[in-house]
Amino acid sequence: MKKIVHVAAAIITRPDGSFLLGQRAPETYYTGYWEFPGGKVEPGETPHEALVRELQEELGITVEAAHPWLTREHVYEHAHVNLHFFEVPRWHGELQTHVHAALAWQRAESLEVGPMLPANGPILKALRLPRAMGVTQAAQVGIAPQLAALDRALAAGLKWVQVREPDMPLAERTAFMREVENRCAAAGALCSLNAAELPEGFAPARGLHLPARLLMQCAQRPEGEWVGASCHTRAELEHAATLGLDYALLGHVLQTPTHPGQADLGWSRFGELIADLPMPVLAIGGLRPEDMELARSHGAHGIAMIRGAWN
Ligand SMILES: Nc1nc2c([nH]c(=O)n2[C@@H]2O[C@H](COP(=O)(O)OP(=O)(O)OP(=O)(O)O)[C@@H](O)[C@H]2O)c(=O)[nH]1
Repeated sequence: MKKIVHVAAAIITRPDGSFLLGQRAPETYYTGYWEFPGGKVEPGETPHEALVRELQEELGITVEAAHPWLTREHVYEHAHVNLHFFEVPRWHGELQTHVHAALAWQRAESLEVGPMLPANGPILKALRLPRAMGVTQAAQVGIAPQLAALDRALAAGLKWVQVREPDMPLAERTAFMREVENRCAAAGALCSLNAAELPEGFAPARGLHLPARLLMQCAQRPEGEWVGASCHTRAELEHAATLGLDYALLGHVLQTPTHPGQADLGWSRFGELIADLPMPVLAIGGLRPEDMELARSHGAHGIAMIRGAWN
């Protein structure tokens, strides 16, 4: 078996959502392929330290903030790599091309350069996943007020909705799910339907969301463009990773009236539980839009909100 080589790689982002890619120079493996800037972790370094050093060496920039995001393994013919991806939202300095043949700012949904290094396909898919999920609560607030709140949130830019309505009667649920799917599609937003609540024969258009109980019963990834799961423990997160799911939700991070009596994880435990997973994890539980940055600084891809999404 090949020795595992640890690599730190950076998703250097701009406020408009684009990120930086570099084209590999001649006389390296995979010449001409595109990658996220970064490189090998040297003995005695943490991946974070390696990232800061590599970005200074390769691009001449100084990192101001780097948050752990995903860790993925890939076996190449030349190496078995363990890639530690960080998000770098803040840095300063003039970008220079010290090792790459070219640099390009790109967007995951409309990549203009290629080919990417083979290990990076799932990374590009993960970068297409929106950062904020709104979870419906129509059984509590009423169907019409929920749909009105959905329209307002979609108009304000929400790009991901989970229909979660365990208390809604089946007869109303089918029509409600279709309605939310249609409104999301019209707004270019992803709609995920909760797998425990699907009426007989109802197939989600794009997104399927597994509650933890169903996740643990799955031996393979259910079909669907976007499949994710709710998790509360490391074992559940690892099972979601083994199935190759696209994302997980982990909570409850803060106290929330929707799940009274359950202990909250807090941010530092949240960060420990999601360390080194290969898929994005969103924080859930008592969160509001203003918690986004704090969540991401603890390694979250983003946040899922029930009440917080609709006000
Ligand atoms: N920097 C970076 N490396 C990546 C990415 N994806 C990916 O599979 N890798 C792999 O991780 C390793 C990065 O190591 P590196 O950049 O320090 O080394 P290298 O292969 O250029 O050559 P070297 O041995 O001369 O340093 C390579 O095997 C590369 O193929 C990525 O997005 N960014």
